[in-house]
Amino acid sequence: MDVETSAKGREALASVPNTPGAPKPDPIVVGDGITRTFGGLTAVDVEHIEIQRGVITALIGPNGAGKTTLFNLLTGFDKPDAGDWSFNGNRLAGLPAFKVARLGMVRTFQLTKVLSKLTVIENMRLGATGQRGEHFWLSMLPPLWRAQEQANTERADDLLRRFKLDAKREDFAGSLSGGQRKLLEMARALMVDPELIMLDEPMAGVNPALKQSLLGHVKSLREEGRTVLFVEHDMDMVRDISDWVIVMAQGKIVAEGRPEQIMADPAVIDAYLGAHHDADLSELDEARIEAEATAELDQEAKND
Ligand SMILES: Nc1ncnc2c1ncn2[C@@H]1O[C@H](COP(=O)(O)OP(=O)(O)OP(=O)(O)O)[C@@H](O)[C@H]1O
Repeated sequence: MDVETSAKGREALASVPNTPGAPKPDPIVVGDGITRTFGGLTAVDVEHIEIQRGVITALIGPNGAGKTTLFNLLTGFDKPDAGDWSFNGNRLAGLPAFKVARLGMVRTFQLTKVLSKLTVIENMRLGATGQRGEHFWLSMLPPLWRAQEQANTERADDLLRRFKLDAKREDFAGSLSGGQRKLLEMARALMVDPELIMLDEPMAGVNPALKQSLLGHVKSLREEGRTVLFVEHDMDMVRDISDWVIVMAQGKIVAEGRPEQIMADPAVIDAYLGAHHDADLSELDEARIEAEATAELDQEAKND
């Protein structure tokens, strides 16, 4: 993993067509026919998806588009109705999340899953074994880890310094701010030295002061040659750091491309706003708006 890998990855995307499910020159993830329904609702219906290695890909789309469900499926936190996908050529369908993590593909959560009653350093040590349920972690607390503990602690301390959380080392994770929890979750995910890190809404609940530092951390993951896939509603972040953008709506991939192209695509703007907002106002609309404005002004005048 090095800087060269990521520069090459971005260069390679220059020749990728802007079509949903477009093949990539060096995909780290390839998925086919992935569907997930909840009762009568089809949450995910992805015909084909490829994620290019060594770059930052943003997954965007309106609320309920199926982004988190797709994350859950790819990382073994949920099971699809149908579908097949691979990571580095290894088929993953059916593998539990902790095995997926050990293969080098980890994710963070929209609502962070740091364990609030454990300290920051304890949370980090737990990250070393991949991702399992909270009860599993608690059941294997001290005895089983001792052998690996020192190496893990050193790695954890390095990461805490990098994420500027070293001063919080002994604090309960529950006392951290929303942004610090996001940083802790990212740092914890790096304990297994993943090749692909998937971030679910890394900016949600993060105050403006921490946003810049979080952006810097995500960019540095790419500089190390890691692949980043993130779900985000914050369009400034998408524009600022992504090399490629995939758009989902109603479970499907509806567009893909470089950020500047995607942001200017009327189909994407429609998917978000659900309306042709750029259409000219009809005379009727104008008359209606004018009438409403006049009525409001009248009302204000009466209240004065
Ligand atoms: N466990 C579940 N049971 C029933 N319906 C679900 C479940 N999980 C997700 N859904 C539904 O599936 C659809 C896709 O949801 P999902 O959370 O994947 O969307 P999203 O694109 O991540 O949205 P957001 O941007 O709001 O996080 C939604 O209609 C949601 O209500």
